[in-house]
Amino acid sequence: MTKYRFHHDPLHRRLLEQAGRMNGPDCHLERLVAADRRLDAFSAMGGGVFYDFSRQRVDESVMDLLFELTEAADVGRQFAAMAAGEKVNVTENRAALHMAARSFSSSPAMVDGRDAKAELQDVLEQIRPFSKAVHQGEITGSTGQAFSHVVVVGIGGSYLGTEFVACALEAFADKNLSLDFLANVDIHNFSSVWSRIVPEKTLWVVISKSYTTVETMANEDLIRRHMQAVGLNPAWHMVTVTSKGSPGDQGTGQELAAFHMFDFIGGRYSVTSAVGGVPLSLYLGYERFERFLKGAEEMDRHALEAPPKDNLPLIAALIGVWNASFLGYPQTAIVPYAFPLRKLAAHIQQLNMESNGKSVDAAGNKLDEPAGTMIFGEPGTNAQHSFFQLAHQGKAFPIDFIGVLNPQTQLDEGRFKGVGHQQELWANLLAQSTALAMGKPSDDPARSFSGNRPSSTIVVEDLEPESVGRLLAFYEAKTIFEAFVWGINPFDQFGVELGKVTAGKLRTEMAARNRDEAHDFSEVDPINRRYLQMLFNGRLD
Ligand SMILES: O=P(O)(O)OC[C@H]1O[C@](O)(CO)[C@@H](O)[C@@H]1O
Repeated sequence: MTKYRFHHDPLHRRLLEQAGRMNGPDCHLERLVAADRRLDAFSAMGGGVFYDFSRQRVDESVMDLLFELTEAADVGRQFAAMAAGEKVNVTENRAALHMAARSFSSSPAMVDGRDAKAELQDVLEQIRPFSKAVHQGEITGSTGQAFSHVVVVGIGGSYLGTEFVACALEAFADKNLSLDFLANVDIHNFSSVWSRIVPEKTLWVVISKSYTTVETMANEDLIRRHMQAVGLNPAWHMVTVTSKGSPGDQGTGQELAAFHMFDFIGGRYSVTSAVGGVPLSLYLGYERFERFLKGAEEMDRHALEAPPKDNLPLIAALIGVWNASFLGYPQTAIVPYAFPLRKLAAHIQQLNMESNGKSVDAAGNKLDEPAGTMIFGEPGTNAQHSFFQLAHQGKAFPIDFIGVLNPQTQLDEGRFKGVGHQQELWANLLAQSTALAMGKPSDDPARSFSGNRPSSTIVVEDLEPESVGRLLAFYEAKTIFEAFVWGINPFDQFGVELGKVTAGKLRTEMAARNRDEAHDFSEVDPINRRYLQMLFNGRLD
C-alpha cells in the first residue's frame, strides 16, 4: 500500500475540482441552504453537542469525497492507535495520551511497559486531598493564614487551557479564592499580579513540563525574591507541576507539594492533567474539575466510536481541511456567543496552530503547501462591533459560532424590546450566520453583501463543567483529525525552538553589558545592535 500523502492522493485532485464547482454561481450558499432538509442532512448530534454545518460551502458530493479522504488517510485507525498508547508522536517517539487523563474506564493505557492511566490516576488522587486541605485551611501559608489567592505561573499550554476553563466556570468558583495567571516574562505581568495578591495568603502553582522555559523560570526566581523580601519562605507558598525527571522535579524538598505531568501528554493537550487539575481543583473544587473531565470523556468516546458520518469532530476536521486546503481560506474565527467562553479562542489558537502549523508530513516529506489554519476570535455579540465589517464585506473567512441554550445565571434578564438577554443573544447569533451565508444585493455597491460566507454553529445545552469539557475535547479531536488528514504530526513543535535559541544569544550579549558597561555589542548584527543600544540608553535616539 503506497504511503498516503495528502497533496499526492488522487482524491486531492478530485476535491480541487469540486472546489472549482463550489466557486460557481450555482453553489452560492443561498442556494445550498435552500435545499430540502438541508439542516437534517448537514448537522450531527453526539457527545452532548449539536454540530450544524449546513452553512458551510459543501454539498453531498463534497462530503462524500471528504469521507473517502478519511479512509485514504486511515484517520480512524490512527486515532484509535493514539488512544491505545501507540507512539503516534513519531518525531519525538512519544505517545499522545491526553484522553487517558480523563478516562474513567478500567482499561489500562500501556506505554513502555507502564500503565499511563494508573500514573495519571495517582496524580488525581494526590490533587483531591491537597485541594481539599487548602480549602479547609489545613494547609496554609508560612504565617498560618489560609490561602486566598492562587497564581498559576506558566506559559503556553501550561496556562492557556486552565485560563479558558477557569473563565468558563467562574460562576462556580470558590469566592474565597482568587485565581491569577503569571505567564509573560514582561515585568508588567508580575507587577499586576503582585499588586492584587496578599503574599502571606498566596499559593504559587509553578507549572512547566520541561522546567526550562525561560519565562516561567524567570518568574519563579522573581517570586522567590519578592516573597523572601517580605520575610516569607517561598517554598511554603509554592507547589510545582512538572514532568518526572525535569530540573524542577527534585524540587527544594520543601515545596508544599509536587505534582507530575508526563511526556505522553503535550502542553497544549494538558488541561485535563495536573496542569489544569491543580489550579482548577483549588479554584472550583475537585468535584467540578472531575465533572469537567467526565464531559471531555463523553466527547472522547464519541470521537472514538461514532462512525465517520456521525462523528462531530471528524466532520468539523474535514470541513476545516476543505476550507483551508481547497476553498483557500487561511483563517478561521471562533466566536462563542457566551461571555464565559471569552478565553476559548486563545486556547484553541495554541492548540490548533501549534499542532497543525507544519510544512512537512509525519514522514518528513515537504507538503506542497503548509498545513494549518490561522485561528482568532472574540465572543459575540462583541465581535459584531469589531471585525464583522470585514467578515461581511471584506476577505471572507469561515467562522465557528458557539451557542449555549441555558445561561449559568438565573438573574432577571428583563424584557427589552420584548425579549430577554439570552434571546437577544441568540437573535444575533442566528442573524449573523444567516446574513453571512445569504448576503443582500444592493444597487449601492457600498451597501451590497456578497454572502456565500461559510460558518458552522456548535450548540451545547448549558455551561456546566461537563459542557466545557465536551467543547474542549471536541476541539482537541478536531485538531488531531485535521492533522491526520493532512498527514502531519500534531504533537511536536520544533517551530518554537529557533526563536528561543536566538533570544539566548541576545540574552548573553545583554548579560555581558550588565557585567561590563564597556561591552559594545560589536558581535551583534547592525539592526539588533541598534535596538540593544536603544534599550540600554532608554531612548529612541
Ligand atoms: O510547560 P513548559 O515546558 O514550560 O512549556 C510551555 C509551553 O511552551 C511550548 O513548549 C512552546 O510553546 C508549549 O508547547 C508549552 O505548552
